Amino acid sequence: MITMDDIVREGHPMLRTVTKEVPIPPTTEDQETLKEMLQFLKNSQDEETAEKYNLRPGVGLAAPQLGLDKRMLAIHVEDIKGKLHSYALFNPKIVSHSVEGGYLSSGEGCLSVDREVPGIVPRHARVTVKAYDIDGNQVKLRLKGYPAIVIQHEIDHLNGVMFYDHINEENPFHPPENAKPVD
Ligand SMILES: Cc1nc(NNC(=O)[C@H](CC2CCCC2)CN(O)CO)c(F)c(N2CCN3CCOC[C@@H]3C2)n1
Ligand code: NI
Repeated sequence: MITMDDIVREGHPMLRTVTKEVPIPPTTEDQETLKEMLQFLKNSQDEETAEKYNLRPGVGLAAPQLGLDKRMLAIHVEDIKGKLHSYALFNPKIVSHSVEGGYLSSGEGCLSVDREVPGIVPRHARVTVKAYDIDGNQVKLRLKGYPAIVIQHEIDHLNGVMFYDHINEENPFHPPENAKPVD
């Protein structure tokens, strides 16, 4: 199982790498890894398991955080209506997005960053993502709110971008013009 020991931290070169697409149809090995990434998120959100294995809670995870140069990610998060968004994706790509911006009012953190970095992280309010699912089928996801923010944070990792790269240095808490909090 994946634990915190498997997650690379700031300074590891993979966190600043534009990662490679994985072959489709996916190899059994890549399918296995992606399943383990989703399982980590579920474990991290289960109080008992998280306590037992000392897992920091997570709603998203990207393969470079495991030191893998692969465009793979998993998200497991409820939206504001309580709908569960649980996806394990290969080669995700944002194909369109809203002009309107969105952000988490409490800012963001990262399992690869062992410190608080305060500030608003401006993102798109809505995104349309094309990707391949665990079986190698093409999927198209239209996300808004919480899940939209999470998947943007994960796709950033596939491009070597960290959440704090987006924070306004002069005024970290200055919400961008056309953006509103998603939570
Ligand atoms: C927002 C949030 N971020 C948590 N952690 N950070 C992460 O997931 C990082 C990715 C997120 C940071 C901001 C956007 C994406 C991991 N990252 O670095 C991957 O690249 C949480 F854990 C969390 N929740 C709310 C839902 N709750 C349900 C019950 O279980 C606990 C869980 C806690 N919400
Ligand atoms: Ni992260």
